[in-house]
Amino acid sequence: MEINGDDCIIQDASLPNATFDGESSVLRSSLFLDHVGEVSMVLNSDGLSWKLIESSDNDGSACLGIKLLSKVTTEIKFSDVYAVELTNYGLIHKPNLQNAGKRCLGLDSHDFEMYRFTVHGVQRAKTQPSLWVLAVYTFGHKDLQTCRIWLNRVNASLKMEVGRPKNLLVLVHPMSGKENGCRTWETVAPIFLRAKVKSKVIVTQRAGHAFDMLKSMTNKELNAYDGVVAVGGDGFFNEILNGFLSSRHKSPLPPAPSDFLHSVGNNDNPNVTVADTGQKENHPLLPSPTHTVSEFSNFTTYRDKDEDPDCFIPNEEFRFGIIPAGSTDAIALSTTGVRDPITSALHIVLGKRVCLDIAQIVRWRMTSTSKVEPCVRYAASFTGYGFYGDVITESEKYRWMGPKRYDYAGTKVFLKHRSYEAEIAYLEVGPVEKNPTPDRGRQVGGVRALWGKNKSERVICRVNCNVCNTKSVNESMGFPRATPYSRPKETRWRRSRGHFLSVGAAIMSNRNERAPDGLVADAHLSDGFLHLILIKDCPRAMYLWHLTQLAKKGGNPLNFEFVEYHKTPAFTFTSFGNESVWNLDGELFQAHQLSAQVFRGLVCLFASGPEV
Ligand SMILES: Nc1ncnc2c1ncn2[C@@H]1O[C@H](COP(=O)(O)OP(=O)(O)OP(=O)(O)O)[C@@H](O)[C@H]1O
Repeated sequence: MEINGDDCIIQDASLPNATFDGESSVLRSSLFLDHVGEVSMVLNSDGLSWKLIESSDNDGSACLGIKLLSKVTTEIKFSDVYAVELTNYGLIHKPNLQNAGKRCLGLDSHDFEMYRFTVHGVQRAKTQPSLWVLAVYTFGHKDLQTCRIWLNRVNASLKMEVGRPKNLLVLVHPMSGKENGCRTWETVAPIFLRAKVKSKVIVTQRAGHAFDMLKSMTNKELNAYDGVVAVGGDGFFNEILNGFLSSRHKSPLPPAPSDFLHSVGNNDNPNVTVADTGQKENHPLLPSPTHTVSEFSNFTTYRDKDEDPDCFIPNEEFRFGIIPAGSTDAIALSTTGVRDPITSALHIVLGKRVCLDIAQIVRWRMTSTSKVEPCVRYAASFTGYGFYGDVITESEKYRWMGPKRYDYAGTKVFLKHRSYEAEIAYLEVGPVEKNPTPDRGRQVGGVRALWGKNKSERVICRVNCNVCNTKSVNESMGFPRATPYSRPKETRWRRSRGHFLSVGAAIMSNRNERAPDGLVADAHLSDGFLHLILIKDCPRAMYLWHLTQLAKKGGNPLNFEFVEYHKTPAFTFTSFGNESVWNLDGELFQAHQLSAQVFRGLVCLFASGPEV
């Protein structure tokens, strides 16, 4: 037997059951598959497949004249395999159905002892394709060398799978959700071990620990990892995201609400179009001299903190991961389709990749020297004011209740039925194209304008999403993907002033257990839009109706007179009178004047989108 380098196996005449065809790289053997029987196994370029070898021994699956049919898997693709390992010499069990048959006849089964190797992979649950379950196939052979050949060949094929992480920084929030962050990590850690992914695990000691760590790490230190994994909820991921971006993301800020109001003046009708921003010279939103911002149509890059022009963060492979352990886990649900730590761990070790839009939220405050000072935050899933902020504020008082605190706080806030006076200005992209097919959508504001208040108009984000994969205007011009919106001629600002129960901007669908389709069912992970939802003051019964539509699968929560829905790349907000607070991915943020803009696909996640 000869092993060429690491992996290449040359056929050995002493191994009659392992044949290797050098040209087509096909390896064939007779092996015993645990609980199935003797199989003829083939390794080819994209995976393993096996066929049960018909023999009198393998055909014993009948009981009292009733044929017991076995419906077993007969193949697995390498893209679904995350590990292979030699298992100790031990038992290979006879087929389950055969055993059942023999038990049925009062006979004992006869299992064999032999050398074994185990292939670890992924299977989609039959009832819910987004739910990934562990698939384990143990093969046996009387000869150890045959098992080694298979092991090496499968390993060699796995090495060719691109984008799989080798080294991760794992941050665990021990108090997340029902205080089970550590237990959640212990559940999934064996998957990382088997996949030979090195994980440096840090359990956070306090709120802000992960933020400080990410912020203070140099790019060199970060580049040692293929990504950072958060074991926790949306708030914890938000902390990590902000720690990462706060010192690295260099970008012109969006316009402040005061810039906007000053330049367009007061308009009698609050809902009218107020300005056309097509021409740079006449740009009414150019920041005032008090802002330390540059022209906001510039493109953005990740620049090394130490300003090394050759070192950009993230590197091509750098991604974030989330293992859900929180109270809501909307980001995990919206990016994998389920709220399941095993599924998320498998997305990570298999090196899945999806880009996420990130909202840059800026609070503007007047300093004692009458300068307007910006305070920048980032959000990945949602930002909301009014009802959404009040629920988070109220729920913080009842943390001891665990995830149930949101229902309790939500009911209390609903009964108070408070509305807030505010003015929102949003950048309109248009003209709106109704019911477009994904391939024919217009490029507007960097992305196509696809949206619908009604179910029939929705284009849902899923694996290999057409909307998310469309190139933006910026990308077609050769700029990086993570750029702020471009300003095609058709864009203009509109505004809405009044009393609002809530002002919300969804960055992704935000599926969660209370809103199965999400807050905005057809928001996409990477469409370059903020989905702005303004809920104007209305009778409590009507608001309840809206909320019940949100809570219903297939509901129509946006189709109400008092609901305004705008897809926009940027908006500004000013409150008057009584103030609420903003909710940023579940974290509190106090702001009376605020601006937001979206960066399309700014960060990448180890996920592939929901298989819905
Ligand atoms: N060790 C720690 N002790 C206390 N708080 C922490 C710790 N580590 C992180 N935090 C903070 O706890 C807050 C909530 O975390 P997380 O989002 O994981 O839980 P959650 O609120 O239960 O879940 P969700 O956001 O999904 O509703 C975050 O702001 C996070 O920064």
